[in-house]
Amino acid sequence: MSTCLAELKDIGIRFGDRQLLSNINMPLHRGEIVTLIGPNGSGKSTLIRTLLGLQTPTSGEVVRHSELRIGYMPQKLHIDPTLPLTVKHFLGLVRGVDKREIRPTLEKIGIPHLENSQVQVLSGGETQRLLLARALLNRPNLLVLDEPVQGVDVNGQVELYNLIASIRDELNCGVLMISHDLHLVMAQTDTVVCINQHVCCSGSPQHVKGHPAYQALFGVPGAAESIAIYAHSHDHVHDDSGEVVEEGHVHSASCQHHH
Ligand SMILES: Nc1ncnc2c1ncn2[C@@H]1O[C@H](COP(=O)(O)OP(=O)(O)OP(=O)(O)O)[C@@H](O)[C@H]1O
Repeated sequence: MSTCLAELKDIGIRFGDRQLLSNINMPLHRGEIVTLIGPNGSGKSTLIRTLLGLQTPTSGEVVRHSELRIGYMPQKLHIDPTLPLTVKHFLGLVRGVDKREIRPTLEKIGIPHLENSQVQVLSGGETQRLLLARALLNRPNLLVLDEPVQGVDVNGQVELYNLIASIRDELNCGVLMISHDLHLVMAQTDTVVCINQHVCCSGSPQHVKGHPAYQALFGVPGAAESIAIYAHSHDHVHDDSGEVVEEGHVHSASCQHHH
């Protein structure tokens, strides 16, 4: 069994009268990519903040391995747009950073040519790579990524997920990330944890995709395609089973009569 880097144990979080999260159990291992999925406002970021020690849980505890080193990638980069700041200087601001690591890290992330660019002019995808580079600078063994593909187009999202998986392979680090699209991230995820107040279901992406609790929250896979069939311009109609029949000959499944 690979090293357990950190574990959320029976975490509960209450804000005033509102119980946001209950009984969350989540171990994070070296070499494993865990994707957290859940509706808006379900507490994904709050759970990540709890792991980082920025949010105190109302109940339960976070157990951390003595050698745990977290590299954190926040949802967004907040920088004063009037402040001149190059990529190199931005990364140099990381506390305790060895500046010789900056260039190789940019190379690993695929943006060495942006070293002297202003951070404010970077595209969505470049900004996400910069944040990923920053998370990697202190040689983490656990990467925590809050919506790493935000603001990136679909092809760019696939590339970023592939990059995250190759970083995991190279460093054998653990990865915890939030995603809004299980299908895009499926190939690169070992374990999915679906939360909505509590852990609704968890396991392999295939298992979670087929789980009724996941489907109740995110819809049944393929439903969108079947809606598309009914949205096209009709010169025919469908019976209850979806078969095409001539117009005027539609009967419900319970219809008993014959022609
Ligand atoms: N310190 C706080 N005090 C009160 N309520 C809070 C606090 N922090 C978060 N919340 C509330 O908890 C809920 C969960 O927020 P959180 O950002 O964790 O959700 P999320 O699952 O990450 O959402 P999204 O998918 O929209 O990013 C929100 O309704 C938020 O307003």
